[in-house]
Amino acid sequence: MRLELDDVAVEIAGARLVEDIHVTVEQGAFVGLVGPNGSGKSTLLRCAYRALKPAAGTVRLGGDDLHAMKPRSAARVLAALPQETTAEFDFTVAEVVAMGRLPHRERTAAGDRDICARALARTGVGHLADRGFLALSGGEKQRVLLARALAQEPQVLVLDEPTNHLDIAHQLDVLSLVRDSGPTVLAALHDLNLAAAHCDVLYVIAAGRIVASGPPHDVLDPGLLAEVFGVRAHPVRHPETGAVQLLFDLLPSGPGASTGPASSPAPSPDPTVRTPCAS
Ligand SMILES: Nc1ncnc2c1ncn2[C@@H]1O[C@H](COP(=O)(O)OP(=O)(O)OP(=O)(O)O)[C@@H](O)[C@H]1O
Repeated sequence: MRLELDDVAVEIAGARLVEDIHVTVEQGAFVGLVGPNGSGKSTLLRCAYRALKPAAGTVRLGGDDLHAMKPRSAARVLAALPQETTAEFDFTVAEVVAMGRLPHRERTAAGDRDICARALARTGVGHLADRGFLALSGGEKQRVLLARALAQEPQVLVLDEPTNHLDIAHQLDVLSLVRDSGPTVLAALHDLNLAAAHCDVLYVIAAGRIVASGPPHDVLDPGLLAEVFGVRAHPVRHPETGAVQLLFDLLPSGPGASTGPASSPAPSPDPTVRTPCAS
C-alpha cells in the first residue's frame, strides 16, 4: 500500500514545525528520512501515523485521506513505532505485543496468539514474554514495541528511529527483518550508513523542509552532508562487498546550521530536491 504526504505542513502552538512536505512511499518500498536533531523528522512521522493532524496538505494511505479514516480502519493497515512511548501500567511483554491485535478483533484468539508468538520470536524477545515491560532495558523495549507493530500485520509501517538503543547486531537484524517482513516502510534513521544500506529512497529534511530526495548514494553526497549536517564525509569501499560506506569528521563550522523548525532558514544556497523521487 502506498503512503503519500502531499504538501503537508504541521503546526504546534502556532509554530510551523514542518512545511512543503511532499513524500511518496511506493508500495513495498523502504524509504528513509534523515536530518539533523530538531529538523522535523518526528513531527513529519507523527503526522504520517495519525498522531498529529496536518495544518495543511493531505496524508494519503492507499489513496484515502488518513486523517479522515476511522482510527481502527487506519490501525488495520498502518502501524507505528514511535520514538518515545509512555506506559503508565506495567503490562507484561506478551500483553504489550497482544495490543497489536486489537484493531483485528474479528480474528480468532488462537490465530492472534500464533501471530503474537511469531512477532515475539522474529524480534528475539520471546524469552521476555512474561516480564514486565517497564523493567526492560531500552533495547529490549524497542524490540518489544517492534514486535507489537509487526503483530498488527500492517501494510504500512512508520518507524521513528527503530535502531535507537540497539546494539550493532540488533540494528542490522531489525532493519533486515523489517525489510523482509514486506510492508511499505517510512523510517527516520540517524545512522546514514545504515540508511544507505537499507533504503530504496532517502529524503533529507532540514529546518522543517525536505531539501533532497532520491536513491541513497545520489542524495548522500559530501556537499549536502556538509551543508545539512556540518560534517565532512569520506566515501570508502567495503573491502569484500564493494559497498560504499561514509566516514565522517566534524567540519570546523560544527553541526547543523539548519536544525530549527520550519520558521528557521533552510540550508543555503538552494534547498533543491536533487533527484525527484519516483511517484
Ligand atoms: N510539542 C511541541 N511544541 C513545541 N515545539 C515542538 C514540539 N514538538 C517538537 N517541537 C519542535 O519542533 C522541531 C522539530 O522537532 P522534531 O522532534 O520533529 O525533530 P527531529 O528531527 O525528530 O529531532 P531528533 O533528531 O532530535 O529526534 C524542534 O525544534 C522541536 O523542538
